[in-house]
Amino acid sequence: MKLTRLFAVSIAVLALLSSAMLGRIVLTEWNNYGAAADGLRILQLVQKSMLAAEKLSFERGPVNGMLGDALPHQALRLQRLAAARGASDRALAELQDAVGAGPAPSAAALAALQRVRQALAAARQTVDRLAALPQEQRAPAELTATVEQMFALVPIIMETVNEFSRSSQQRYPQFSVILQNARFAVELREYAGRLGSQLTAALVARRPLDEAAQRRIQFIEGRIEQLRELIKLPTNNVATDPRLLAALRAMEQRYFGDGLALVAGMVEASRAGRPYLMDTGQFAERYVPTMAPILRVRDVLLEASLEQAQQAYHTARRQLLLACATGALTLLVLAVLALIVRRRVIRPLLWATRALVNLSNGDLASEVRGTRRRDEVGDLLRALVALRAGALDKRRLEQERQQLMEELRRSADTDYLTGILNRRAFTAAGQQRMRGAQENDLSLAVILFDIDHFKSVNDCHGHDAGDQVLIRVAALVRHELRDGEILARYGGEEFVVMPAYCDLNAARVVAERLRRAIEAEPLPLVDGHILRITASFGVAAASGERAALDGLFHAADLALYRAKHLGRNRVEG
Ligand SMILES: Nc1nc2c(ncn2[C@@H]2O[C@H](COP(=O)(O)OP(=O)(O)OP(=O)(O)O)[C@@H](O)[C@H]2O)c(=O)[nH]1
Repeated sequence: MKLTRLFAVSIAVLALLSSAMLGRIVLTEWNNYGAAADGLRILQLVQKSMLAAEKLSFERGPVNGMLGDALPHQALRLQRLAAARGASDRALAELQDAVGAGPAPSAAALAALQRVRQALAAARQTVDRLAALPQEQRAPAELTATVEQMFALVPIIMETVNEFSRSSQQRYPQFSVILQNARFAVELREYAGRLGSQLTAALVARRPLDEAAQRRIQFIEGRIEQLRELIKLPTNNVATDPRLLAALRAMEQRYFGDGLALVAGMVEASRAGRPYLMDTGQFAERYVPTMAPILRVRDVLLEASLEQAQQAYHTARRQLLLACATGALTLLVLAVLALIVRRRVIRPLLWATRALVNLSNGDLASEVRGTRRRDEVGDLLRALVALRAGALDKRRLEQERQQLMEELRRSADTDYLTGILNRRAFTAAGQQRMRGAQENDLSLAVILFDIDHFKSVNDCHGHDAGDQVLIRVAALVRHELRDGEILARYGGEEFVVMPAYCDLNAARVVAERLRRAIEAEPLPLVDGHILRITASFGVAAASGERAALDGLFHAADLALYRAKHLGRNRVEG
């Protein structure tokens, strides 16, 4: 697998694993956050349910007042009743809204609310009907039934309290004791209210308590004592909360001290047959305030659990934000690291690889990139630059050597003055041709020619002028020759031509052509003189296996000698 692909796959796998892990963490935190938010909301529902239960209990007070006593205070009592009913309705409406606002309203709680509203409406109708009657027409049995109707409301609303407490305890098991104690406080307040209500009928009738009422009072007092003991049990970390300790002390003092003492005094008066010395309203005015610390205990317990739930909610929210931020940061760091590694390692390595491959292929044209880096990869790239420079130097030196050798070879084969082949090169070429002629049974000819009276050129015009003449004659003859005809300087003012494979006659024709060309060419000298020169030609040809170059030269030389002897400027052979 290629490095870039391996890197991309590794990064993708790493990103996938990290995302999965982070996603799981975020999901867990999200669930914790959801549970904490739900738990808090349910705890608020518990609180609202308990408040509704309290308001329904409170409503019994003005009802007792309305139904119990003489008319002079009627207007005030109507006012109190209306206020109590308003408070109950508001508490129930708030509870209903809160239950309905949640994501999944509890069907049981909604049903209980519905029933409590119906029962409340029915109870209020009865109360209103009885209140409209003159006091003497209010049958005691009906009064008791009405009070019972009012009592029956609280157990129904307590169903919602229990329902929400259960849900809350599922989410926050640590609150179960606190919520239980809060419920005990609500129950205690309810029984305390009932205890007061048990005296209402006797107070209205200004009669001693009947036996049934006394039994009920005893039963309720027993239940109240039980609840008192239950509430005192340790309530986890709120047990040391100074607010709770103060509320418990106030409850002990006010209700279990003053409140129960007032009831005991009434019961005692009833037993002794003494007058009660107060009507229901006066009794309520003294008794009801003693129950307030019970609700304070409930409120402190609820406050403590709400505080803890809020703390748990804030912690869960913080953890969720932290998990999200950490997740995002981790992915960001991963992406940045991947970019850095790609930029600083993978890409330069690819450059280095490409540069190495180019070097090994002899391609030195491409520059090596990224050499300004100050790290190990930079060292590697710089080393490659040095390698490339070395290779370039080597290549340049090799080229120079080749050029030099070429020049040497050329100069070894070339006559320094005329630029045509020298005798050595001509001999080599001639031998090669001779082999060709022998192998193919062809005829090979040699033309030797020598400038006539050349000495006098030197003598009359100087050696340099002689050189010029040699150069011009060589150029002229080269110009006259055709493909395959070789020209060389044989020595001094003597030249040799080897035509392509041909016999003696054809060679003589070539020689004649050259002789005429030389004869016809005026040669202007530097000093302004124009020379006319001629040359003598000796031609020889040979063929067959036994032909030899030396012999051919020798024969041509003899023919040249003859041409000189016979008067120059002629072709012999
Ligand atoms: N300028 C110049 N002269 C050369 C060179 N090589 C040989 N010579 C001269 O060529 C002349 C040859 O003279 P000779 O051999 O007497 O022949 P010639 O004067 O040409 O007379 P013939 O060949 O008999 O017609 C000599 O004076 C050499 O010094 C050269 O490279 N440059």
